[in-house]
Amino acid sequence: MRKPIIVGNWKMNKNNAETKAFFEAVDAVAASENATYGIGCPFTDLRTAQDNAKNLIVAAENCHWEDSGAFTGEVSVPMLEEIGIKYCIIGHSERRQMFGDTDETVNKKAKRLLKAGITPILCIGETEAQYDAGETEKVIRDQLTGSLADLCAKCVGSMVIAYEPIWAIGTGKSATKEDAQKCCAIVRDQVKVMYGEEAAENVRVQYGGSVKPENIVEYMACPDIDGALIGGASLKEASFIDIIEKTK
Ligand SMILES: O=C(CO)COP(=O)(O)O
Repeated sequence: MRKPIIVGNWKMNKNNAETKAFFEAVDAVAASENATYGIGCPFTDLRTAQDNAKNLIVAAENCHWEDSGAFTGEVSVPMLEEIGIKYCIIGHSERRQMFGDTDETVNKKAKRLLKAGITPILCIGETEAQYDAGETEKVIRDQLTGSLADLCAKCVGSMVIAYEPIWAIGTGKSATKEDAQKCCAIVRDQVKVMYGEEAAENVRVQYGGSVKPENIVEYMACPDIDGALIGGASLKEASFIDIIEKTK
């Protein structure tokens, strides 16, 4: 049985004081046997988040694949490990579109995180033009082929994969539950093609893109959707609490 996992992605938002206030308001509500709740936050907030989290899991939003060296502005996996981080978002479409992340570099990040026992939350998803051209399935399979190359089946089974159609991110134009289910099933099938039945059964697949309290329940009812990656609606304490209460 896959345990649902719902994670907020704050992106480049919130300072330390805001992080502390958020965790003080939300952490106790996130206690649940049935689901995992968490927040991905900027590097500068990670320690504050960790210090104030008993129930919420804390995720970094990126990492570098090398352990140290001349990589100005980057943060390594051992640095995340040292402060107890257990999850890390990789390959978010904003990083792919604006900061040059590719399936190849995302794959290197996944390998290094898995070696450290940190769970990658791997993001994939098509652009609006690809959606309109009917290329969604091909894009999903291609991105997974590259991003999940040369891993072990058990490792892949332990991962979280977030299907986030780019046209649904921050637009309020969320995918229909039928489309989201169909694409999350394609994600699971591609894991099966690459790593077999058990990895496909175990991998947790999230939907992301304009998820909010009003639509979370219908996504979570879909058989291949095990959670959500949530941007805007994770920034306000009240809406994230609402999401938690509707899904615990
Ligand atoms: O990018 C996202 C999560 O990673 C989704 O963002 P929104 O929930 O704001 O659409």
